[in-house]
Amino acid sequence: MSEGTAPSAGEAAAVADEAARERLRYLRGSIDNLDAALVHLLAERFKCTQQVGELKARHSLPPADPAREAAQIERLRRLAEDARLDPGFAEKFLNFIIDEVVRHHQAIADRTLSTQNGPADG
Ligand SMILES: C=C(O[C@@H]1C=C(C(=O)O)C=C[C@H]1O)C(=O)O
Repeated sequence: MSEGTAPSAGEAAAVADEAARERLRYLRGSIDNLDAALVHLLAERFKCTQQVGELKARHSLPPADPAREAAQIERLRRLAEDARLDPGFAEKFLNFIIDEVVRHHQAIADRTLSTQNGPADG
């Protein structure tokens, strides 16, 4: 941009483009931080559910607890509404995670049973 003269349309557009690129970089930095936090939160959640799965297997409790799941979904939908997040999305997200947890619990129960019963013959 030359000194003392108004910026040309091209120069103004280039400045606006650079500002937009800087804003995009900034927002993506926050998205990356939030994605990292989500991964860490999920890892901690799975550490807890792993222990729940082992406890259930030791005490012959069923891998899934539909009443508990229904209460969690109800609660999460309310929290989502308060946070202006789509409650349908919150429900789908929680169901996705719970399905994976129940699969793990089933696998732990199967492993525990086969250990208690010893290796199958043949
Ligand atoms: C973790 C549990 O096991 C299952 C998984 C759940 C979850 O991921 O929140 C909830 C209920 C159960 O179906 C539990 O019973 O608390």
